[in-house]
Amino acid sequence: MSHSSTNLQFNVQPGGSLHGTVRVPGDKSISHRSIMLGSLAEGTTHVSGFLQGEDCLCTLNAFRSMGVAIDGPTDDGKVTIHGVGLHGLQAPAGDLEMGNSGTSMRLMSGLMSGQAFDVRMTGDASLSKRPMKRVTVPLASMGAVIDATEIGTPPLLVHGGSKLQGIHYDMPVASAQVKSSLLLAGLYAQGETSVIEPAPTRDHTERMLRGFGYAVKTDGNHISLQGGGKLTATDIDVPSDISSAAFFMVGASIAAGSDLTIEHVGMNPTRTGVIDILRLMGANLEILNEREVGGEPVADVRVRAAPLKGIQIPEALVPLAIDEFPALFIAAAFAEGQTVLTGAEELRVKESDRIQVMADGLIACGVDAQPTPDGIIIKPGNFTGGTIDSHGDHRIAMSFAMAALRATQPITINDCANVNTSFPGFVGLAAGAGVRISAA
Ligand SMILES: O=C(O)C1=C[C@@H](OP(=O)(O)O)[C@@H](O)[C@H](O)C1
Ligand SMILES: C=C(OP(=O)(O)O)C(=O)O
Repeated sequence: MSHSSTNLQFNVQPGGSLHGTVRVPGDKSISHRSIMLGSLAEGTTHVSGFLQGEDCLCTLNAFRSMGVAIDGPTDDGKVTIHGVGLHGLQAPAGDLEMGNSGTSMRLMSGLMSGQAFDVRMTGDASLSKRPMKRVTVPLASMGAVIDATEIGTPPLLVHGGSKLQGIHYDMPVASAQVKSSLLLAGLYAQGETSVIEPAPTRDHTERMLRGFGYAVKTDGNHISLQGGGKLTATDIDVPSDISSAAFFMVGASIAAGSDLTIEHVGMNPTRTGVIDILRLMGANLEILNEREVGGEPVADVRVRAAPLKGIQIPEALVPLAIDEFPALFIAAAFAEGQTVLTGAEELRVKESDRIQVMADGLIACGVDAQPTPDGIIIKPGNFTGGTIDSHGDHRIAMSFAMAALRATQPITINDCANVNTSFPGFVGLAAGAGVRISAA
């Protein structure tokens, strides 16, 4: 379910700084995959730290509607999944509603291609505009039969009963969702399914498949598995989402006097581009108490305010920070000197066109932001404040909420209900740490 039509408004007064210790909700990518793999495993999977955001609840409800018994989530994020095995799903009574979630739609396209029954997957207004050919085209070459609109957007009708054949696919886009969709279809395919990534992307699917006892080979940028195996239930401790932590990293970096510790943050090296980019800009981030939790590296991140400088963002870091650019653009708006981003055209096909929507918001606040086809040029200036249209994009809304820490005027952000897709409790947590935010 998505509330994108509800015009929840954030009102953020200027000034303040961030202090204390916060723990942001569980990782969205890992939470989705815990439900998918737990449902298809043999045995009972216990998940803790599950993200109770609307996106992951769409995935959870989809598997429930296909006959998987799932207990929870409890208030503290515990979910128990009674797996039905790779061939134990049942046809759902109605459509699978994927809400705002690209991850659900794209990963499930692969999984559903291997089932014996037909499934129709729908999305909200934003998801209904997002490109699906990036998965439907390679899945079709594996033998899947998927109907989409003429331009390749949802709803998707995935036909059951296809005999899938493993393929070797040279991915044109660096996308973890495409990689994952093909690997998940590969569980049902004959022979080997292998992908080559043009650049490293988040590797949670590979790590978690291995955690469920499924052999996945990684050889540089080449990832492969053999169809016909089985998944064995396991326990999953979901770390906090570094993509949610990023708002606080930026907020504490830009707001003078801040000293904030963000606990239990997932530090998977395919996700830490935001830390590398902020450090290149001069941020003061200290990584403490590094440990491993359920196969994923985790740490506490202490952030103290520091003067930031504008940089040319290295393109190799783009896929490793793909969801953090709205927050990073705010950091750039308060840096000294211009920041230039290139090689990031993928940002134009997220929940909103994140290049254009961020540029519009920055300009509304008095900053010189120039969108380019594959990035942006941000020349920091006098960040006043103003009214922002988040276009129903959670990450735009949270980024501008943090910007108010350094603005000179209030910031009003419209269309914020979708913050609940990835970060339920954001307003309370941000207010507790020092952002002067209220929601109406
Ligand atoms: O695999 C995943 O869990 C995700 C992959 C990324 O998308 P792309 O694969 O489109 O880059 C990211 O933007 C999204 O929030 C989550
Ligand atoms: C792009 C995102 O998610 P999804 O693709 O799952 O909608 C995101 O959370 O920033």
